[in-house]
Amino acid sequence: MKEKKPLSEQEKVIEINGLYKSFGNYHVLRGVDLELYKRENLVVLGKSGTGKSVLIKIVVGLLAPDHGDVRVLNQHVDQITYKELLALRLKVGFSFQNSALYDSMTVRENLVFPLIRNQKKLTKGEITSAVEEMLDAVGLLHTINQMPSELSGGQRKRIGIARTLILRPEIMLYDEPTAGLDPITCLEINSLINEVQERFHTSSIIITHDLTCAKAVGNRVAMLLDGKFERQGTFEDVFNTNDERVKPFYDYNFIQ
Ligand SMILES: Nc1ncnc2c1ncn2[C@@H]1O[C@H](COP(=O)(O)OP(=O)(O)OP(=O)(O)O)[C@@H](O)[C@H]1O
Repeated sequence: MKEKKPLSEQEKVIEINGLYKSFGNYHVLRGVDLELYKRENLVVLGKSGTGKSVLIKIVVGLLAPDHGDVRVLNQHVDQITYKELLALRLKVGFSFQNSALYDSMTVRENLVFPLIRNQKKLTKGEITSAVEEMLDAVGLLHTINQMPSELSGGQRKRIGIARTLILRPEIMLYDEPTAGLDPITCLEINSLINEVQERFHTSSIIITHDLTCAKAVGNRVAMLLDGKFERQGTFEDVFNTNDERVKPFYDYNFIQ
């Protein structure tokens, strides 16, 4: 599989400098510096419990940093008003690991719900075309009247992505998008993440333990080690090392 290359785009949509976060005596983030450039896919890797979710929660203002500067779309997330934070969150789509669909609603209703909650001025016709366009984009228009329980795990992931995308976020955050899926479906989700980048011009952070996914979707890769991103760059840059904290990731994913 061909590795993606970094983009030449230099406009930053997320900029994190010197970020620290502790819970009691447990120092999770210890000097995180990270940038997400416009239209790039950045893969974030790291062992379980290293603080990837904590980092994402700080980015969307669900947790406050202890120290450091966190700018998202040129706004300091810990210095803006709650109203500004809510407006900012609409520009940052979060695709949950478990897809987080409403089981009692059809696929159509799952997509209509965020639209009417957040964009109250749309007409019925506009809502219908937005829902159909987004389902078509993820290749699942034919499931529009089905219930989530009637869909496969891969289809639920796609609907979850469509539901996040329907608000047209500038930034997408994918939390372990291929977790629990078979290899073929993983490849389909990887393609979808790349299609979303191309078609909707999103900038994305993809948290994953799946290095095939990392290689397929990431323009850059950043590995969280001991509370900071010590290794960042292309897939090759990050894994071309004998660092014993890094090698097992590679060896486990690509049996040598
Ligand atoms: N609100 C909180 N209060 C106390 N400790 C917390 C809180 N949130 C996270 N932690 C701790 O911070 C550490 C990092 O958690 P986090 O969920 O960010 O890990 P992760 O890298 O996302 O792991 P995984 O890959 O398993 O999802 C964990 O030890 C967790 O217990």
